[in-house]
Order: sequence, then C-alpha cells, then structure tokens
Amino acid sequence: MEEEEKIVDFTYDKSSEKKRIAILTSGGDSCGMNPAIRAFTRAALIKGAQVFAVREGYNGLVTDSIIPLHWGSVAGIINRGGTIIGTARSVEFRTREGRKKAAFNLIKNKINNLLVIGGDGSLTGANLLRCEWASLLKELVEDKAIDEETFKTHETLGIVGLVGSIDNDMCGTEITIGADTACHRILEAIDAILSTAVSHQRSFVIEVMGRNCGWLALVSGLTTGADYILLPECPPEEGWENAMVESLEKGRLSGRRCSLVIVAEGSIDSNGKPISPGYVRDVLEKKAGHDARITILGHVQRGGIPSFCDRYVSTRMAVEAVNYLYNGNILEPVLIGMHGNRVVRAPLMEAVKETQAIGALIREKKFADVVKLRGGIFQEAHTIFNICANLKRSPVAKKGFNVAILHSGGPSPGMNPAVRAFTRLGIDLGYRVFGVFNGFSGLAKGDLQELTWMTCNGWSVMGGAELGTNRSTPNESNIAAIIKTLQDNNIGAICMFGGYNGYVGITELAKFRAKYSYLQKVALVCAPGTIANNVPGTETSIGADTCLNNILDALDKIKQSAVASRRLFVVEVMGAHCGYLCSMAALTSGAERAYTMEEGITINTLVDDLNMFVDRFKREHKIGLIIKSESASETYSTKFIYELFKEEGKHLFDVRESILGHLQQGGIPSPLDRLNASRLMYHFFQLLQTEVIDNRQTDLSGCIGFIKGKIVFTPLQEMSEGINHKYRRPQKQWWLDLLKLSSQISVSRGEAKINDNLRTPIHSPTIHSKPSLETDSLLNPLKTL
Ligand SMILES: Nc1ncnc2c1ncn2[C@@H]1O[C@H](COP(=O)(O)OP(=O)(O)OP(=O)(O)O)[C@@H](O)[C@H]1O
Ligand SMILES: O=P(O)(O)OC[C@H]1O[C@](O)(CO)[C@@H](O)[C@@H]1O
Repeated sequence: MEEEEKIVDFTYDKSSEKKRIAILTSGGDSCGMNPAIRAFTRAALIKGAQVFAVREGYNGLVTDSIIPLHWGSVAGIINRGGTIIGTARSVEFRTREGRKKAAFNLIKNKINNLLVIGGDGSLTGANLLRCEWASLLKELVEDKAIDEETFKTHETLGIVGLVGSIDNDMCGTEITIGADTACHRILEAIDAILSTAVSHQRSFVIEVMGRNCGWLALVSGLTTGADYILLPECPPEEGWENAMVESLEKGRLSGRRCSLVIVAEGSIDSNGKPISPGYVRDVLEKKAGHDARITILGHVQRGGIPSFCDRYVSTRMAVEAVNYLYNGNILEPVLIGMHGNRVVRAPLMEAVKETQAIGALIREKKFADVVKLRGGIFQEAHTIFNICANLKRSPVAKKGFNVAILHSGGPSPGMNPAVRAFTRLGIDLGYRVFGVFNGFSGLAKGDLQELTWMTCNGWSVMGGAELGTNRSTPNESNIAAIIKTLQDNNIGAICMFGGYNGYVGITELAKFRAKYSYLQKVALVCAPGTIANNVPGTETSIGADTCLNNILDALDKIKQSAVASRRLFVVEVMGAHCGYLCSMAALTSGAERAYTMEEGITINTLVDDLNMFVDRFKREHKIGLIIKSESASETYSTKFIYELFKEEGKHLFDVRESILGHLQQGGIPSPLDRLNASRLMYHFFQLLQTEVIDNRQTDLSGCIGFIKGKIVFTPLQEMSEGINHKYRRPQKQWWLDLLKLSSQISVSRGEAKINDNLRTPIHSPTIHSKPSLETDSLLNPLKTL
C-alpha cells in the first residue's frame, strides 16, 4: 500500500481538455456514500472537472442515466444516510452485452474517468470493465457504434474505487465506508436489548449482517461484552454446542444475569454447514434450559445517519480519489483505502483478487489463511474477545506481579471499557490487577481495590469513569503517600489511562525516581483517554470519536432548527488549546468555517468571513455554520463573534451562539472507542511482558498510542519533547491540513458567479421511491448547507 502524505492539491487544472468524471454508487447502500459524493464532486469541481452522476448503480451506465452534478447538487447531504444518486444490483452489467452498453454510454457522454463506490462485487465489476475496455471499444467500432477517432480519444478509462459497504470485507483498506455506522446501529440495538435481557435473566441470539465477513459480529461481540460469537472466518470445532453452553454457564455461575450470542449471517461450522440463529436458540433452550430469544437486526444496520468516522473516511477517501485522477497513473486503477487515519492507495486488481481469494479459502475450509487475509486488527480483536469473554477454567499460573490502572484528566468515554479490558487481560495473564479511585490523589490516599473478573462486568457499554478521575498530579506533598500505597500493594506497573494531566502526572512521578528508589521498580505508562486528542505519542485518543459523534448529533439538530429562518450559528466546542475537535467537526458537518487556536483569529479573518456569509445569505442560503474551538482566541471570544456578526448581518440573517459544553464528554462510548480502548490495553500487556518482564526494564516509562495505523510505545523523554508545554498539546498535529480541506469543500470559490439553476440539489431517491431517470428531475432546491 502506498501512503499519501499530501491531503489535497487544490490547484486548478489548467489543461485545455477538462476532465469529465462520472461517479456511481453500487451494491448495498452504506452510510457515508453521500459524504463521499459531496467531497468528490466538490474537490473535482475545484480542479476544474465536469462531474456527472450515474444513477442507480451500473443500471444507470447500461441505460444512460447520467446527469451533471454541480456544487449545489451535493448540498445538505453530508449528514444523510444512503446515497442520493441511487444504488442497485445490476444483473445486466454482469453480462458482456451489458458492459458494452455501459462503455458506449460512457463514450457518448464523453466520460473517461469513473469513480465507483461499492462493495467487493461492485469493484470486481469496475475491474472487469477496465480489463475489457479495449476489446469492448473494438467491438463498438466493428458495430459502427463509434468511429476510429472516438476510439482513440477514449482508449483509456481511469477507474478509482472506494469501498462502500457495511461488511468491511475488502482487502486494501482497514475500514470500508459504512462499517462504523453499522456498528453504531448494532450497538444501539444490543445495548437496548441488554437491559431487558438482564431483567428477565434471558439469553439473546442476535444475527448481524456481513455476508461471509464476520467483522460486524466480531466488533459488536467485543464491544458489547457478548459471551459467544460465531464468525464465518473461525468456524467452531465439532461439539461446539457443548463448549458454548459450558462457557455461558460459567458466566452465569460467576454472576451474569443474561447471555448474549452474536451470530454473523454467514456463520458456518467446521464442515461448512450454515449455523442459523434458530439453531443456536434451540441449543440454548435444550442443552442449557435457557429462556432464549432471537433478534435479527436486518436492514436497520444499513440505515440512519452516518457516524463521524464514516463521514471522515468517506471525505478523505473521496478527495484522495480526485488527487489520484489528477496526479496518479490512471493506467493502473486503484482502490482508495484507510490505514489508521491515513489515506492509502492499493492496486484495484490486487485488492479484488485477494478479496475473492477469501471466498475461495472459506469454501476450501482454509480458515487460518482467511483470518490472516482479514488483517491484523481482525486477528487482534478476535484474540481480545476470546480472552475477555472466557474466564479461564483452569487456574492461571500467577505472575507475582501487580499492576494498577488509574485515570487522570477529564472524564472520557472509553475509560470503563479500558478498565474492563485491562482487568480481564491482566487476570488472564496471571497478574493481580488493581483499580485506583480518583486519580493520583486517590493513589496518595491508598484508595484502590483489587479488581476481579466480575468487577467490571457490563463496563464495556458504560460511559463515564467508574474509577473516577480528576486533575491532581504527584507533587512534594503527596509523593511519600503515593510511594507507600505502591509499596503496600507491591505495584510493579501503572497504566494511566487519561488525558493531558495524566501525562504530566506520570512525568512528575518519573522525576521522583531519583529520590525514591521504589519507583525505579515501577513501570509508568500513559494511554490516551481524552476527548480533546491533545496528548503526545498518538494521533488519536480514546473518547474523541464518541465526542465527535456527540458534536455531530448536536450540530445536525441545530441545523434543522434553522430550516425555517436564515440563521448563522456560532458553535463552540471543547478541546482546550487543541483544535482537533473543532476541525474534525467542521470537516464532517459541512461548516463553512472552523476557528482554532492553531490558525488563530484575526480581525481580517472575521471581516472576510462576514463578507462571505453576507454573500451567501444574499443568495438564499438558509444556514451558516461556524465551529469555534473554546480557546481559539483570547480576544475574539464566542460572544464577541456572535455580537459582531449579529450587528453586521442584521436584516439579512439572524445569529445564534451555542456552547455545547459537557454533553461532549458524556454518553455511551462509541464502537470505535470501545474497540480501540481494548486494543490499547492489549498492547499495554504485550509491552509489559517484552520490556519489563523479559528485558527487565523495570523503570520503563512513556506512552502508548496510535501512530500511522499501528499501536506504538514512545519513551518518556521523546514523549516530553513531543509536547508543546505552553499550549498543552502535541508539537506536531497531523490533522492541521484538514482545516483547509474543510473550508475548501464547504464554500465554493466561484460561488458568487454560479448560475442559480446550477446550484439545484438532486431529489433523494430515499424521498422519491420511483425517481425519474431523466436529467430534468433535478428540481426543488433544498437550499441548505
Ligand atoms: N463479477 C462481476 N462482474 C460484473 N459485474 C459485477 C460482478 N460482481 C458484481 N458486479 C456488479 O456490481 C453489483 C453489485 O455487486 P454486489 O451485489 O456483489 O454488491 P457489493 O458491491 O459487493 O456491495 P455489498 O458489499 O454492499 O453487497 C452487481 O449487481 C453487478 O452489477
Ligand atoms: O439489501 P440486500 O440486497 O438484501 O442485501 C443484504 C446484504 O447486503 C449487505 O448489507 C452488504 O453487503 C450484507 O451485509 C447483506 O448480506
């Protein structure tokens, strides 16, 4: 995979031949397709391309349902599920005759670049069209449908693919567009089911989608604390029914009041025989005597509002697709994927081949190879699930090593799932695990407790921080008491899961090593648990994803409230001195402006922006949105900006300010935060084993975090050097360029010059069940963002 560092090159393409690019969505719809259509269209328009939508997937290519897209055609869709250009599973395109018609229609519309957003099937189709292109064109010449001249001008077809599928089943990307939102829908349903299951002491068998991929089942199993999961990639051994019942019984005996089994829809046993939820229910009733119920989640999983993650990845991938069409080698079709926070390109043909190989390997029952092809995160999540769901039956060999976890800083969603994973992974490995209440001050007071397997039962779904958190740090007055607690409980390692203050606290504690020799035998490791994403040694902190979903939820509601009147909203978000939340919220909400401390606010910026909004509202815009980071400027406060815009914009628009406040820290943790919290804790124990126990580096100190798609350890010195101590944020912030991207694709450069009828949005097929395939169905302006 080739990683792209440059986020976007917005230079206008001056070549005389303007690119004509078509975009289509195909296969099952997925949340995130619309943000991808928006970002792709706008980024391509900025480059000077003419952009077209092919309606209803490949059917639109076959039937010539191709319409132009303009800046305004994709307005107001960033927060809408589904796909405004329609999708389908086209039977005709599967035939060579169908693909010949598709080729003809592309040529008829003078299109020689195509973006396909769909699942593995759709991208297989795109790949096939690309492979057959020359021969299809030759046949069209022979049929006299096109002449030699046209043949020559269309010899190459640039193809780029984005994986839009809830299944997350494609090689070449860690995550597909729609998979995260589907996890949100599944978790909402399971979290709701758990309360009734617990009340009745029932067992629930839940079927989730995914075709022959178990990603959705695996992630939902791990993040809801399910007892048992059935995945197509890891079919259970013969006699699994007894093992499942035994495992569930063990859970009940330890105090669980309900049992949860998640079945991926493509689950099979080791002989390749499908396993149905009905069969699992029957086993539970007959063999365990459980009162069991089935819930098949179905298409709920594909619906709703796109999550932050899906809006983010789809926007990034779409912009990179434009980059590729302008700067890449279009003779080699690519798939744009994600690796951590980074966009990557993979050869489309290879990705398709590898993905198809998985299906064949499942049929050949080569399951170990299948799991390998699903990638490292899949394997890791599976290992963590297996440990956290099963209390070992045989006693574990004790390590004689005690570990403690504490939080520090503000509460962050994901703290409880982290403690659960820490406890269970630690116990499984033979450690004694302690939870410290109320941060470093609790440590000084000796306020800690040994955590057992069941102490954290149910914590994977809980927001807040059961252990408590505060901003105290070790200092001269409490250090002796801290050392006493550590010594009394024979603690050999501390995992501080928290925010900036926790990093300061661990740094302070390490400084006391010179004075207190006991501390030289205590490993000190920070793990990022803060909504602000302002800590060093990581690109992402746990809690930020939940927080951004909270912010987007609020922004979507705020935007709706403006529909009836012209309003400009100035919305203040948290993040201390770090503009991550602000810039990401702007990028994924379609806000026109984001004010961060990193970029600063000047009077010139405010005047320019005021003029921009005046211009927009004059042209019938109903809503404007500015996201402002809480510390963006000491001089130009939220109140000041509100007053300024109110005064200057009166008679044209209203201004409202909204300070989102602590709702941003609350709520149940998102699937991604739950998953990543567990993965971090898994890596903590790997680090402990290799560095502290095997390499005897008892005074190990530093932090673990996500860098370029991997979980890595950064030693204390480097960690400290990576901090901008004045502004309490990392020195280097990888996302800064995204601020530019956000405003570029939200505000049209030449908008003032654009003819009104070109800004007309498309009818949504979700509103009109039988959308016309004619281009004149571009009616009825919605006139929103
Ligand atoms: N082998 C193929 N040859 C030609 N076209 C194909 C091929 N496979 C799929 N397609 C085209 O892509 C469309 C969508 O494929 P499919 O139904 O497999 O969904 P998908 O893209 O895998 O999406 P999802 O993961 O959401 O199911 C098909 O209806 C067909 O038009
Ligand atoms: O919506 P349809 O055509 O019934 O397809 C359902 C299938 O599509 C997906 O949602 C996406 O591939 C699968 O998880 C599921 O098996």
